[in-house]
Amino acid sequence: MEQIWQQLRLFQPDGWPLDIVSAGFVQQVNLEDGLLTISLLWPLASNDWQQQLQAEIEPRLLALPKVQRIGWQVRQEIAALARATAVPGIPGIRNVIAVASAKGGVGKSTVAVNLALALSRQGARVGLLDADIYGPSIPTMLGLQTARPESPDGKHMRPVPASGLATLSIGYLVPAEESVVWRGPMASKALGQLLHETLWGDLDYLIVDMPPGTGDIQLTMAQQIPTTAVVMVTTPQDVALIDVRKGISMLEKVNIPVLGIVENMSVHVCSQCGHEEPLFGCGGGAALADEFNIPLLASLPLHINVRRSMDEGQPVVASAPLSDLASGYHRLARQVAVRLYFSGKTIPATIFTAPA
Ligand SMILES: Nc1ncnc2c1ncn2[C@@H]1O[C@H](COP(=O)(O)OP(=O)(O)OP(=O)(O)O)[C@@H](O)[C@H]1O
Repeated sequence: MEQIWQQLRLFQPDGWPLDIVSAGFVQQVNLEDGLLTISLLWPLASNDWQQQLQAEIEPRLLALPKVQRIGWQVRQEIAALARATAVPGIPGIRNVIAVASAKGGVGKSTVAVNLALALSRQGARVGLLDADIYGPSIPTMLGLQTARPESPDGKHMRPVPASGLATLSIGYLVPAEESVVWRGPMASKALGQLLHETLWGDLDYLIVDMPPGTGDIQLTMAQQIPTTAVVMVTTPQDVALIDVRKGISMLEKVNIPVLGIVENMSVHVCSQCGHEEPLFGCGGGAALADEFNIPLLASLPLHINVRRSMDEGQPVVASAPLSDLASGYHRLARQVAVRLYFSGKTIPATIFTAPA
């Protein structure tokens, strides 16, 4: 038996602080008549790792004496993690990940949409809330410009389904010209309604696309959301990084933890020849991550197909899930899932019950 545990302990993918046994994911191991049964409980979005584990470890286990066959018993039950702030949680929602940026136009919504889709492909139940009240772009990015959420009781909204996600955006409810002139209290009220008057159901992760910037409105809104952690998106330019520093300090002051940084548009990849050029400079995200001791979760390239796919309402993770461009978002989703799980304390999950 010890040899079996030894082999399992070798599994510690990139970004994991512990191996799979020390992390407590292996619940039971049993060897009987040549059949080795391994029971696993995954508390984080893990489809890729399940495959990787089997591909890497199975041949080694089969090489051990007396092991003839392997039976995997796998359960994925994503843990709810403690929130850093005292804002009460939303029934049924286990983890809220806010995607923020200190500046507009750095690709925050693009990252939010593709991150949500990538987490869903890892087997998680995922929602996407467009809280970018002043520039809701998620309906366009999902090809849902004419969608309207239904209301079963005249009080609550049902999220609009899109490629397996439960989505909601102010853009489904009011024309863009209207919300863009809202003052802070209006924007906060609208966010409160989107969060609390929606029948989200049971979700493992709710991704919230925040309005860009580090002003009072953004801060009030960030404090209003029962955030588990924030993912900060930036481009590698110095001017963008100066603002990100402000954003991180602002969130730290109100005790909202920054899970990591995503450097978007890090290199330009030519769609004709594949040549790579760092249009906005390079290494900025990594330097910032070092400075604040926060992980750099991903560096995503600037590529015309990302822009095109978003304009067409066909995000790459949904329309070309096996492409190189999508693989960057899959890597990001794995890093978000693992760092979130290992950075927090597990709390009991609440179950969603529909209002009477
Ligand atoms: N990696 C990328 N490669 C190419 N184009 C990109 C990339 N990321 C984002 N874009 C494009 O850049 C534009 C801005 O992106 P997006 O709307 O996601 O940014 P944002 O930070 O959410 O903006 P806002 O401040 O308006 O909310 C969009 O046209 C989008 O398609």
